[in-house]
Amino acid sequence: MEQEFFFPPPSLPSLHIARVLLDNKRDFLLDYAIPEALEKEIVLGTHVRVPFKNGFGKGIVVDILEKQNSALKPLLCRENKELLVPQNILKLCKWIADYYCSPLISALQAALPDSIRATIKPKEDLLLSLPAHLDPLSIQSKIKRAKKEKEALDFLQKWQPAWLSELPKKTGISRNIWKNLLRKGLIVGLSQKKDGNYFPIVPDLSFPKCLTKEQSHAVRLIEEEMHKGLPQPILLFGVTGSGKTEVYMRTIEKCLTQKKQVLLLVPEISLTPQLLERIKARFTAQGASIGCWHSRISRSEKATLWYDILRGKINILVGTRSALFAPFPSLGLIIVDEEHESSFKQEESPRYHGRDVAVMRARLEGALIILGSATPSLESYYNAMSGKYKLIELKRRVEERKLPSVSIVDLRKRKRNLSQQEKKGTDFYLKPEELISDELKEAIEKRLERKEQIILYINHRGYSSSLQCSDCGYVLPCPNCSISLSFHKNLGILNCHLCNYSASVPSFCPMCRAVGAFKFLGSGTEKVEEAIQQLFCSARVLRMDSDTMKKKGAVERALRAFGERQFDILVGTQMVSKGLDFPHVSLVGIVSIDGLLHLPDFRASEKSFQQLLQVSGRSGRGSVEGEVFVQTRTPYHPAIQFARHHDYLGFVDQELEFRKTLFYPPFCRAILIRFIGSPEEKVKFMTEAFTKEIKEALKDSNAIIGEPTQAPIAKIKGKYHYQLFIRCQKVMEISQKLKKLIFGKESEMGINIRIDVDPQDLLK
Ligand SMILES: Nc1ncnc2c1ncn2[C@@H]1O[C@H](COP(=O)(O)OP(=O)(O)OP(=O)(O)O)[C@@H](O)[C@H]1O
Ligand SMILES: [Zn+2]
Repeated sequence: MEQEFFFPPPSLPSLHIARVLLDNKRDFLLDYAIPEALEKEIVLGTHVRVPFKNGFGKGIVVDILEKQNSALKPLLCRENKELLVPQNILKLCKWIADYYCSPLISALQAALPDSIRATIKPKEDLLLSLPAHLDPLSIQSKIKRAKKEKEALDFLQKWQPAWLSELPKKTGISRNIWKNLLRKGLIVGLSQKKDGNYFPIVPDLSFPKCLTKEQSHAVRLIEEEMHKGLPQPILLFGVTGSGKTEVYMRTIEKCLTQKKQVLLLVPEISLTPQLLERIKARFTAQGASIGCWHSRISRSEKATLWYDILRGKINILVGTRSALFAPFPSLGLIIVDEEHESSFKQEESPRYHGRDVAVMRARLEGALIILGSATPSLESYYNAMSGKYKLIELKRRVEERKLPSVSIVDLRKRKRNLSQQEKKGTDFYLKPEELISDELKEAIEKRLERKEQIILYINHRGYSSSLQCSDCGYVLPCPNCSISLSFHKNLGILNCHLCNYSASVPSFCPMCRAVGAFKFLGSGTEKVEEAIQQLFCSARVLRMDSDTMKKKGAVERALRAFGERQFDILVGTQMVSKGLDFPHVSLVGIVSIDGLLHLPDFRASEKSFQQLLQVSGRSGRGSVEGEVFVQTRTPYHPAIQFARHHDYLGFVDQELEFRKTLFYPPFCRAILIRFIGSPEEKVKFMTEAFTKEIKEALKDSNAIIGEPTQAPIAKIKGKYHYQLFIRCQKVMEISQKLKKLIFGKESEMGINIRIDVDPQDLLK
């Protein structure tokens, strides 16, 4: 990069201060005076050279303030002509720091990958494929009997193109063999930067050529909004299978023709391979370049991608929430798919909500933003009702397909004629009928006979959610957290889903010493898988949860295999509900949702309802009509009853009424303050003392401050949690006051204080 040095005479006075984030020191910001001669050149985002220790350092100007302190050293010069970070991103960081009550440095750390300032050489890799012109005979003559080489060519024929760096691990064929084939001209290698492709791109020519009436109408309305100077955010509320993706695609096309860039945010990249593949297939065929951004791409890949985006080389970026900060030169459109997903919320500082920050980014850029969902969050729906967002609806599925019929199975009515022996005993060893009701069993049988596919959902992984002594009732707890240990039968261990503590199953009850008396309470994916295999021995069952999907690319492989009908039944946690589009799935069984329904969280009902509708929505997306069975012990719960009739509006009406009466979001903003530490008495004492200070500091605001309480899960990872719940109308005002109050207090008090604005998870 071109360098430009200009050292001003040191005597000139200065008016402003530049706050600088050093390239190699990421945990603090330093202030420097801006020499008058440089006043015009130094703006937000400029890369500068500054005096540091006995020499100098380089860094980015992240804030410019009025000068107050005259003792500051002046910065030396400007480093590069190019801005490394667009100003809007720095403004966004400042907004995040203010709104989410976090230090500016944390917001910057979240936004700017540390690699963008160090000069890392982009990692090049070879993309291997078979040459189009070679005939099989000449291949034979060149490899003769080399078995490995033949194997390699066979693999490539099936999976080309593929990255050289990934092939040895994927195939067990060494790098040398691949290199040999390259030398012999039997394969070709294109030198390219990696963008996270794991599968070959097949140009998608099968996309719907005609839009439905509703889709065309939606695209037209969106286009109108796009042409406005300051477009209004759009909430695209379309039932499952209504073809929202196609609406996104057409809108993306429009945006690309205006030579602007597109950002598509998804809750989790690895869970949305279908969407990603569709985008890649559709738009690479049209000559667009597509980037993929998520937390697992390497430092050097991030650096490469950052500069490519900055220079306008990437047309479409698909990514998770941290892609929000990508440095587009001319961003025209942001799409937040599955906007209701709480995984858009970051669970460490800065605790920002990706969806809401995306709305802010769009406003700063003058870009259009579309929030899409079949089950919009109450916050977004409320914003649409109050006119803040524009509501566009897709009320019907494509091609007149019906929404699936939903039957409720009341588990309370089932006869409990288990013998004493079965209730007790270490037989893990449930009877499958305990888990799969007759109704669901029959439905599965019928669908298997017809060679249709089935998805079974349960909201817990592992075999059972706790282990209880049937003699004394003792439940084995995690030693670090106040929750029970889950049993994972495949691994033969007990595991805590909060802190990951693991232990083997004790041979006797630690409380009453009874031997062989453990009962396996609560069910998880492993138990469902086992039950299904006992009931339908010939069915091909695929289990999908974070235990089975640990390896890179595992979700892609699993979904591909299920899509190719190598399996009949897919058993999984919420992983199986995210935007999957399999036309042969005609039955969805919700084995249990009760655990989710009764969590001590004001959003429990909303989250369960969304989950029910989303999982149900995977059924009947092809030509066969779909069906859903929900097993529950609380059949009259509103979330279940409204989901049964696919009645989003009915649910929202009554839920909003409840939130309004109790003054909960979206009628207010919530702030959850957590006090974390040990021993418990100290945390409790500090919480109470600090609450008094907060009440005093906020007494002139109209915030409603609750009483300090123990958190719903009192102990997590060995630390005690207490909390204070605040509700207010104007977050900024409260945030500023809290920030002032809390700054520096933590070390004084010896505990951690965590502020969560607009909290999504009240339990952890
Ligand atoms: N106009 C159309 N004509 C025919 N098929 C269409 C049309 N639009 C979309 N489809 C098909 O309908 C299916 C469902 O579309 P899509 O996955 O976009 O639904 P969705 O609204 O995103 O659903 P969900 O919220 O459940 O993820 C896809 O297989 C898609 O190819
Ligand atoms: Zn634990």
